[in-house]
Amino acid sequence: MTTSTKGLEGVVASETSISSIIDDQLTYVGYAIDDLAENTCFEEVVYLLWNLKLPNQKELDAFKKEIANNMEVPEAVYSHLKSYDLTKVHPMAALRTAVSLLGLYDDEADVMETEANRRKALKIQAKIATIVAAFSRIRKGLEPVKPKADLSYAENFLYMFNGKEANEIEIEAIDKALVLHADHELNASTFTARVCVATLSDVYSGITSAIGALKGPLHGGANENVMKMLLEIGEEENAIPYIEKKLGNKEKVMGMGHRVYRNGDPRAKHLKEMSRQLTKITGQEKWYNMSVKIEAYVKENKGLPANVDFYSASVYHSLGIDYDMFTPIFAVSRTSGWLAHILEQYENNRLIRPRAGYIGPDKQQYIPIAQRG
Ligand SMILES: CC(=O)SCCNC(=O)CCNC(=O)[C@H](O)C(C)(C)COP(=O)(O)OP(=O)(O)OC[C@H]1O[C@@H](n2cnc3c(N)ncnc32)[C@H](O)[C@@H]1OP(=O)(O)O
Ligand SMILES: O=C([O-])CC(=O)C(=O)O
Repeated sequence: MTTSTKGLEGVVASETSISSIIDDQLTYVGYAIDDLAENTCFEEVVYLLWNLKLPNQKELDAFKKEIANNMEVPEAVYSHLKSYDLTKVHPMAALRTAVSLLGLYDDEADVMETEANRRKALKIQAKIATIVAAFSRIRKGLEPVKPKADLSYAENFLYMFNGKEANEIEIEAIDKALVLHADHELNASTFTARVCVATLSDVYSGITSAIGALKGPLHGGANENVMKMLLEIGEEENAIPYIEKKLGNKEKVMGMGHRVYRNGDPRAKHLKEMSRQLTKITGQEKWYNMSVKIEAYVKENKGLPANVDFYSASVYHSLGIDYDMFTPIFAVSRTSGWLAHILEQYENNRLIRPRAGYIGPDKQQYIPIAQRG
């Protein structure tokens, strides 16, 4: 057997038509992320990822309506979230369980026909925003807010999250963040989803496993840790000494570095600009200024660029969102990519089952338990 590549670096493990990273440029179905970030809304991108073509206005309107009409979740999801102490669990753990629970209330959960899988995709995408918003409210002792059928996805999410309709700046920021996080080739959580459903397991299982993979701090969980770090640094003048010490201790700076991008993550500049604008509006420019200093220092001293998680932290913080909700928001967006990859995997499936190079002891003599010391 050939030797393994640690972390499968550089290994092409699947083919996809959904998104690509070539020469540090990200595209969704061949459209540059910069164009999509500047011009599209989230539903347009979801349509693109699931249909491999952009919708016309009529198709987009119908799709938006269909999503909004499917956002309500079964009462059992609210009762479940109210049944345990949400202040003691990570929101990603609660989300993982709630999405799994959702599958128990879907009669089609195990129907594997293409149309049934597409209907499930729509239901999951629609409902995941409702679950995240409900979690955030219930743990604060607030009643969850039901979605409104006439709002866009970003509007509805903020409305259910805050209990009031959001302003234009907030909607634009969340919509753009959702577009930027929607898909990213064969990242760890998408790979997890594909491995899961390649056994011909169901869509809910695929999304539940993907949420588990996104939760980790080396992946989606980094955004929460970036904000924790900024809060710990506290003031701009502490930033560089703090980072020097961290690097000196061989600790990682969250939100920096990437397995694929070498010269920079093309999504980061959009979030950076949003962070600049939003922190100005809130009068909390220090989060942006601090982030800029850290980015420059880590780039110069370690050659590592900022990734998508770095500036999203100060963007979400400026919108008044608790830092442990950052990764669930990432999940709300990335669900669209996971679902696209799940549908693609089903279309041309083969079990994903690589090999492991065995490095354990060999030719061991079995000793009956009574004779073991
Ligand atoms: C949405 C996303 O998932 S984007 C990524 C989010 N994750 C983070 O921001 C966490 C911080 N970054 C990292 O841990 C890494 O850069 C990853 C996980 C993103 C990519 O990791 P890999 O390609 O596996 O690189 P790996 O972890 O092997 O690091 C290679 C070297 O760079 C160093 N390095 C990588 N990232 C960082 C970092 N953020 N801070 C400090 N050093 C780092 C490692 O310590 C290692 O150094 P060494 O060779 O001296 O031991
Ligand atoms: O692609 C990766 O490894 C991680 C990432 O940036 C993402 O999932 O958005």
